[in-house]
Amino acid sequence: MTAVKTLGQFIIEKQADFPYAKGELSRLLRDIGIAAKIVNREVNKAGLVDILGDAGTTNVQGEGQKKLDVYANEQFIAALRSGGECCVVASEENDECIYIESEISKNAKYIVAIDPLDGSSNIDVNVAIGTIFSIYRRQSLDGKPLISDVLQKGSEQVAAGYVIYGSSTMLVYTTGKGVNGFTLDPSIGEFCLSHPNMRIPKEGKIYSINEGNYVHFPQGVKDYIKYCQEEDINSGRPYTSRYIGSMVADIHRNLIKGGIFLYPVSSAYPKGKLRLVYECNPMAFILEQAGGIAIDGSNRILDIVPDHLHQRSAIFLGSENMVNKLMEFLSGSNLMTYKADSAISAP
Ligand SMILES: O=P(O)(O)OC[C@H]1O[C@](O)(COP(=O)(O)O)[C@@H](O)[C@@H]1O
Repeated sequence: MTAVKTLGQFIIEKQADFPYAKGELSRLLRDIGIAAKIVNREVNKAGLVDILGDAGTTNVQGEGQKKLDVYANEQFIAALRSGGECCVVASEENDECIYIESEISKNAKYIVAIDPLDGSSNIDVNVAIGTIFSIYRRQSLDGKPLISDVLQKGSEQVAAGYVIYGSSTMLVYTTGKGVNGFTLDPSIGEFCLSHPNMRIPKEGKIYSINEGNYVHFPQGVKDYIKYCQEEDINSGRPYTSRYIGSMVADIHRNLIKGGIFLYPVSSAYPKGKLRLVYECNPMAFILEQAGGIAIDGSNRILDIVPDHLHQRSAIFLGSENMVNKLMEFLSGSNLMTYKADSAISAP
């Protein structure tokens, strides 16, 4: 009988990987884990309590906020405020950054960017939704943190993760030393290590894209979708189309089974729909750490320097061979290829 390893135990154990660590990041990850459990409790009973439906407010993106969006946002911000390790929260649900100037947080050195509830179109219909978080170390030395502390490029992340509220609730995260997944055991109220050292298969048979926008996609994306749908026994095509409409759920499935997730630019979203700072960057860091690739069509997502908090980006991420095949269609020739865990290399 192997003993379960809880998230708390694992975090403390892994602290040894960072010789100079004083436990601040560990405590911050603990705080996020606690808030995730509280949100999970409301998600699980969403149909029973008055937490479904619209909150009657809109966020900075002009999107209608769901009650659960607002609730999750409040829970994560409260946990980050009371934990004392976070000095700035950048949330999808708040126009501006939240600077935490309380006594216990005055020396806090971490910035948290968060999408408190991802997949809001699925909240009211009991389909898997998630939370996405990204952690940076502040660069400015003292005084009030600067916006430049928040707008760091994704490769500067010290940790990133997501929570998926699905048939079971899982927390998956990386601190730059691989990816590990923990399943919430409601009977003991603990996230328990269930998916150690997650790796995305180099090859996959699943493509995830909202084909309802097909007519608005760039030609290279249309050609790649056609390639996925063509019959070819050797490469196992046609591939399977799977699209939940919750980024966390679509990418979690592909991380386990192999696959590619695509959200390109389109006429509705000329710069892409998904937000660079608290959706694309954390998911790209996790995928790269699991052996996958994440690009915006011409750049490595983690190399993009954000210029504003709610900046949008196109994103294509998943199994190495599938993203490289997509690149052939996007660049129209085999100019560039990507090797997982390495920078762009000209052949
Ligand atoms: O409905 P669409 O246009 O396919 O968009 C779905 C995408 O938008 C999102 O719902 C955006 O996230 P939010 O719900 O946090 O706004 C992603 O989770 C998902 O991948």
